[in-house]
Amino acid sequence: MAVISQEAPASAQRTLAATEGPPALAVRGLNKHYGALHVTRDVSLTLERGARHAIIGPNGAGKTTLIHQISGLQKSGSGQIQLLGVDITRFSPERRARHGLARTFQINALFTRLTVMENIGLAVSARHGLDGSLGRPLQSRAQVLDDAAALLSQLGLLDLAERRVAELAYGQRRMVEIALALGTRPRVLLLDEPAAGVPSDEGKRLFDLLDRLPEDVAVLVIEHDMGLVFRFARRITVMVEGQVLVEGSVADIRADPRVREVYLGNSHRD
Ligand SMILES: Nc1ncnc2c1ncn2[C@@H]1O[C@H](COP(=O)(O)OP(=O)(O)OP(=O)(O)O)[C@@H](O)[C@H]1O
Repeated sequence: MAVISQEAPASAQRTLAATEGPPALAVRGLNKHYGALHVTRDVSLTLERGARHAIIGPNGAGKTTLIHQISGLQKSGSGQIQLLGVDITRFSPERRARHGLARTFQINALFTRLTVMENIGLAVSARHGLDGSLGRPLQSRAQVLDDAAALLSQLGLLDLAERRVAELAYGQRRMVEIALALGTRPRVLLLDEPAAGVPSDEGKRLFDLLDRLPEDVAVLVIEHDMGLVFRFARRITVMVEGQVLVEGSVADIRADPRVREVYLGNSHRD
């Protein structure tokens, strides 16, 4: 349940990423209907390069639908999506991914009988245009392993490299999913409740990991746990009933009476 706490954001001192050129992601006037249900209503959202952005809002506000629209899993009724200045509104999910958009996969996207290194190697292979066949040059295979090891090291997951995914704790799997998404070297990473079902200390580790991602990766995360949101985000968008209620800095959102109103009666506290 959502809690508005007063914990200081860990990202407060972080240097701003370069913001030259078009934003990492620009969403303009997105709409989605499911039958008579108008689920996202004229939603606009901008992620600067290197953004650490969270979407919050009550259940059913349309947050997941918005992520599906951005990643291309759901078609939009109207509106436009630009990725680094390229109009991707009509691109397939795969083409969006090739242009630098990644989202975390569901847990069953991991090959549980393979090791962490093998899983990440597959994602890196895809980026290199390799298909996993035995005919590929040894040099390319070495490059894939080097890149996969570098990624795991960067994320502090190298200790898990030789462990089979099936042996990992749930929170560790969620971190491997993030590593998998990063294997394609995205410029925008979308995450839908990455810490859901993860014990609280592992959830904090996971968000610290997101916090440490390279500054050229913009991160958009849906999260219900306000403690995690406030640790991580520089900007927050609040969605209610399919619409953007307000967007602002952590301080803005904490102070906004409309946001307090939304959470009042849940587990709001001063
Ligand atoms: N495929 C679908 N068909 C019909 N209605 C849907 C579909 N997917 C979502 N909805 C409805 O759209 C609304 C928004 O759902 P969505 O999952 O986007 O909200 P959310 O903000 O992510 O909620 P939560 O925080 O509970 O995950 C809800 O009323 C939901 O029941």
